[in-house]
Amino acid sequence: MVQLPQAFLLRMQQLLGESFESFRRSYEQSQTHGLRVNTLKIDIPSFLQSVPFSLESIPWTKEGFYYKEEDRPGKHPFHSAGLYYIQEPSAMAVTEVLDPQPGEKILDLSAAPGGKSTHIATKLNHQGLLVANEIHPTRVKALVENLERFGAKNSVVTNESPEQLAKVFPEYFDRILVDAPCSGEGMFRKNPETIGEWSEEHVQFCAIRQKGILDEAQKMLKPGGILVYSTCTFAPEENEGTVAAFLERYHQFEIETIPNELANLFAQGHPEWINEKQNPSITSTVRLWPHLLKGEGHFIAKLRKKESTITAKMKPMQYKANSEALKFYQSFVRENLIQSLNGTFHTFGDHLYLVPDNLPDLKGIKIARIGWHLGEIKKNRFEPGHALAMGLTMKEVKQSLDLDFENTEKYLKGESFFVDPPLKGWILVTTHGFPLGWGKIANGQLKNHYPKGLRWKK
Ligand SMILES: C[S@@+](CC[C@H](N)C(=O)[O-])C[C@H]1O[C@@H](n2cnc3c(N)ncnc32)[C@H](O)[C@@H]1O
Repeated sequence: MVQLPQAFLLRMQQLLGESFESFRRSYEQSQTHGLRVNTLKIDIPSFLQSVPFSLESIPWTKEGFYYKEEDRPGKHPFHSAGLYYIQEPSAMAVTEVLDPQPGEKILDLSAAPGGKSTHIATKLNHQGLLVANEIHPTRVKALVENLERFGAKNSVVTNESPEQLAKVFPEYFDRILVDAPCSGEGMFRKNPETIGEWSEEHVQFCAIRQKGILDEAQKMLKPGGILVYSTCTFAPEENEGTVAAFLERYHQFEIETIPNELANLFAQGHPEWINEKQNPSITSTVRLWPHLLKGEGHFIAKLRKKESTITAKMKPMQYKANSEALKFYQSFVRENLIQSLNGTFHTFGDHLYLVPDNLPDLKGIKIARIGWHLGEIKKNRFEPGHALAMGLTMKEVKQSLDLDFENTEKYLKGESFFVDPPLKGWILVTTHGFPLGWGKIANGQLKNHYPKGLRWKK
């Protein structure tokens, strides 16, 4: 059993009273494991038929399943093919509450490594826009990789502070998720190393930081839009407290009731824990407790913006695509794809992208990815990017090669190998029909183009 800080246990005892013992005992159990199916690539019945794992449905997410630790789905080629995301089960509830609709513009403001962003991308089903932002430059890399692995073509990944982002997206989004940095009390079973970072001062520090993030987030939401605030901690200061203080600062917002079929699966928020008598609507926020359901724990609040809070003036983006780059790309398309890809093309240096429409001018914003990265012009040729492979299907390319188990492992480890059929040139490499990446065949040998940073250890 994990050793919990005494001060944390005391706080929880005061809050939970009679149910404290059952909460404390939940730490004697091992953590729960979940995966979420990428319905952009496979439907759920086909997924269940294809995988060798023993899965059990997660009640609040139809794409979500508990798996057994010994299944090790992170080590399966289907993970590399982007068929699922490994995600703590209670975290899956957040996107369900956000409820993104195809065609909407969604912001995930603190998004790395991309658990909620990949979930949002599946709900958008390639229609609309996801802006996934992460403030930390190293963490943003995993966010890009996960969205690319998922084949999420309509997403823009930025590496900014909420303040900077708010300057270019005034009242722009239909829905915003603030999955806030928090004291992580709900992560103690999953990542016991975080226990040492816990202190009452850290809880207070997190609450102040959350206030600043929400102040910026609200500027980017359209009137009528939805703001979801979530944490993976139990501390009332960071949950009901942060939400109540936000509602006091912004009367243009109100708490939105979460539909019963979802809310009934969870516990209610506690206005009395923050002495909040004026705002009984805080009971419409939800808490996921490790002693009441199979998950590590979360807090979720859904808010609606009733009226505008700022004067919105947005400068539209000027799209530009270098004609030389397009020429090389089109010649690649003629040789390798069944038909050309539709959309708005944009070049950044030697890189070509298909980008979502109606973006604002992103001048001054650090962009890690803008839309679907198609590839790069190298020595007067178009070299297809890994993201292109991950967003295509076998039916869209002229040549593909489905690898057996042995060659799949070799490919994912970055090895080159000889192939039987007399193929030549760019090949979409697949496992069970699902793209893993590119290879280029010359003289019967497949040159491996699986990105170095993603390769399995030999
Ligand atoms: C709970 S994690 C996000 C998890 C992510 N939503 C997911 O589902 O995979 C919170 C994130 O907030 C980021 N963060 C830290 N300080 C921040 C700030 N001042 N503004 C915005 N994000 C911040 C952290 O780097 C971290 O990646």
